Amino acid sequence: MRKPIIAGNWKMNLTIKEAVKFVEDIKYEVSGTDVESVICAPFTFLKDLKGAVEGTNIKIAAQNMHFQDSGAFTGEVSAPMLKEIGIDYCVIGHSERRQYFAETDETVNKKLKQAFKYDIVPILCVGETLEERETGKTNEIVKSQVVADIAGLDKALVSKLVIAYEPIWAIGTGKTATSKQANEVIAYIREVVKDLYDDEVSENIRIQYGGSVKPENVQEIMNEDDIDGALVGGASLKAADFIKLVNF
Ligand SMILES: O=C[C@H](O)COP(=O)(O)O
Repeated sequence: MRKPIIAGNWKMNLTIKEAVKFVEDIKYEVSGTDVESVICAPFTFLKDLKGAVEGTNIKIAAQNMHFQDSGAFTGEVSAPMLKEIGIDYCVIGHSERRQYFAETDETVNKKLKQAFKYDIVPILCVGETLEERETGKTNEIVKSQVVADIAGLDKALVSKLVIAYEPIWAIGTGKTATSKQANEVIAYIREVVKDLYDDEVSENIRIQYGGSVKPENVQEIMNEDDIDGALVGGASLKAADFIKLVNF
């Protein structure tokens, strides 16, 4: 049985003060469920947020990390630095990183390996553009991303991985893939994982949907068999909405 996982990806929003208040506002409201709550926050918030969630079951994630332990990489943050403050998860390969910061499947693959080396669970993002969907290439694109991104990872690690299927055309646009469309692609990703590994891994791996998820549509999305959670951007910025998302 896969534990549902709702992750709020704050992107480059809020302040430390607002972030800590957010945790204060949600902590009792999200703790009574069997849903895992994750907050993906900017680097400068992480230490304060780790303190704020102490004693709760809320997990804190970074939104990116470098694939080397240390070195001359100005402006970057490493996995051991994140581990030093007890970070549990890290978003890797978000489409905004791929689009604006030239991330490739090759760097994403290195980052996944690096995260697992430090016992940080990656939330791997994959998804197609509108043009790719309209030309019927969704499965092909998503498969090529998944295959390249998890190459060389052994089955024990892939079982722990979280994948977020985020069609790029549905991110921040208000256009949600229908729950059926999302489930079809997510079921297909599960098949890809099964072909690469085995039934057990494909049954264990958690796969989220992301793209304009909000309190009004989360339940319909979560009702789908293959969807194990949501990676939520805009609608995760208000505590009241996040509480509704986790208690879908
Ligand atoms: O990481 C989250 C996704 O990019 C979705 O963002 P959104 O919920 O604002 O569409």
